[in-house]
Amino acid sequence: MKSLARTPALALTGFAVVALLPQFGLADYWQRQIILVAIYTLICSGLNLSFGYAGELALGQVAVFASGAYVSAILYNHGHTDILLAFGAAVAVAAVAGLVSGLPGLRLSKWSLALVSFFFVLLIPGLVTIFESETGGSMGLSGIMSPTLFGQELDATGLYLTAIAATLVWMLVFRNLIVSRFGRFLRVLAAGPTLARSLGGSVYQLRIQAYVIGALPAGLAGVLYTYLTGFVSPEAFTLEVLIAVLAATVVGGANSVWGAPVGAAILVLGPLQAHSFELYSTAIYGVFLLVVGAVFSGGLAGIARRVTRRLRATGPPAPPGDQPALTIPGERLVVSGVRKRFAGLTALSGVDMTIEPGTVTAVIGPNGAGKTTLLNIVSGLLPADEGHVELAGRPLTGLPAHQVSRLGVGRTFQTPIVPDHMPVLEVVECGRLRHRGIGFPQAVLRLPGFYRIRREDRAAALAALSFAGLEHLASDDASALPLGTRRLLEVVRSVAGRPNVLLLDEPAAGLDDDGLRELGQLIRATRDAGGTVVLVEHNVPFVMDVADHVFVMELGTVIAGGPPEVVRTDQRVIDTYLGRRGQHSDEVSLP
Ligand SMILES: Nc1ncnc2c1ncn2[C@@H]1O[C@H](COP(=O)(O)OP(=O)(O)OP(=O)(O)O)[C@@H](O)[C@H]1O
Repeated sequence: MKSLARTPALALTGFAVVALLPQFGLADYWQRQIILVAIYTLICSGLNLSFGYAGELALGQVAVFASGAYVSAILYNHGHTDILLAFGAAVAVAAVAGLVSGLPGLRLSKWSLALVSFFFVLLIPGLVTIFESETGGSMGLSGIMSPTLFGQELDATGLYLTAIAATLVWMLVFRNLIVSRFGRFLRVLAAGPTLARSLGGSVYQLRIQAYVIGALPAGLAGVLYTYLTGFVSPEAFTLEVLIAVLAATVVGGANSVWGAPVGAAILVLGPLQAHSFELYSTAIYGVFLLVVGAVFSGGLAGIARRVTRRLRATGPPAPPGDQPALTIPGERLVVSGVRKRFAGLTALSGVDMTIEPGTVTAVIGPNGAGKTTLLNIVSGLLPADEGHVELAGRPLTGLPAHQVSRLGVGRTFQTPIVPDHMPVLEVVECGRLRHRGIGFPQAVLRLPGFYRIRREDRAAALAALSFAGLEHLASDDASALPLGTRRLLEVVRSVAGRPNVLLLDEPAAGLDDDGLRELGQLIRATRDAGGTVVLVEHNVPFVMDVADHVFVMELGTVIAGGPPEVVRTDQRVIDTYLGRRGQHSDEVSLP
């Protein structure tokens, strides 16, 4: 928490020092270079948000940069010289350009966003020619002199200060967003859209938000560029610029807020200084990208993060103190008449189950019995062809996964999904994402609600970690933990969100005896805290040990259900598991 509070103070101090440099005789040339750093910082930071954090390869930044530059030049030529007006118009146009280039790409697939947005960069010369009367065509628009601010003409130093201020404001907005629930959702999205959905995020909405918000600073950069150079032409917005910006983003650290100014400074003060470099720029940036990608994928910011982590060597955060025992509001889950076909194959043919609150209910059956399909239908990841699912009397049928999650369904996955390089405590806090909206104004302006939600998330995550006896891992990198611990962590993440029902998809797979014992304890503790647990599992001895009720499935139907001691002696179940009727699996012999 302290380090988070320190970050804006450090940033403000850094920017204040840069802003004061002209007072100490900073030459005009260097003022222009620093404005260029600010311009590339803005463009790179937008890429950091959409590409580095959300994992969406949005290549349209240069097109948005161009739109900001042309908007301000056209406004200037129509007599509107106020730079704030130009910023406002550029941000509006950037949002529209982001939407127009992002919507079709995001609707299709991840790669189509990259292609569609890349296509927009190729379109620039064509668009400029079509609107030649306003844009000046290939000749460009020249003679754009000093802008004004509140009626006062800005000289070179005025433009310098404006560029520093605009970049600082955006960087603080960016940083506030990244440490908010929205930022956490972006990192969850990068780990996998399925995880984002199951934590209550609408993937499509998140992708659009990331892409559009990431486009905004490129619009601001366009305005600064126009007033810095006094000239706008299509030659300034080429693929080489796109590759340079990508290289700077990756070198600085795409997955970092402060990597953007570092990458931008390296670009401007390094390669762009050497005029002979231009000829080979694309090849050199390409090599740069490959080397950085292969050697230090987190960029310079990643290296700095690792070093500071090692230097600080923080212990786990303070325990939550004397807290009331954790309670989980388990509810009744009813599945009735659920059918599902995949092409010619019937995965579920009329499944009925009632799962009582405060119990552990296991669903077992041979491979292909339909267990995971059932979990996917309950959690909204798959639609049912027929039938109903209700939680506490509320229908879940037909709702998308993120809404099902918000209504109280938590789940884990056969292969645990945790975002890269995220501390365990933050991973667990992600379980709380389903509870409230993102609250942009609260996050950006740091209103009291933001801090309240932060405190609540942290307290709930610490309580869930100590509930599972994992509080000592709070500061560890979650993605580096062993498989068994990541499985436990997924359960803890769900528990932190206090779900009304918790679906566990083969949590015991690959666990050794210690792991199984810890998992069993955690599942029982979740039930004892009031939780409703549904456990899909192949490890029958484990199931018989922890479950209160067992359903046995075979070929898409429930063939038996009851307490473990009853199911164990059911002749049909014995036949299934001994292989006389169904497929035999080595893992599933009855004890
Ligand atoms: N997306 C899909 N497309 C086509 N067929 C599918 C799909 N998902 C599942 N199936 C098929 O539906 C049947 C039920 O699969 P499901 O994964 O639900 O079984 P399971 O009991 O969970 O098996 P396992 O224990 O091996 O995970 C299988 O025959 C499977 O091949």
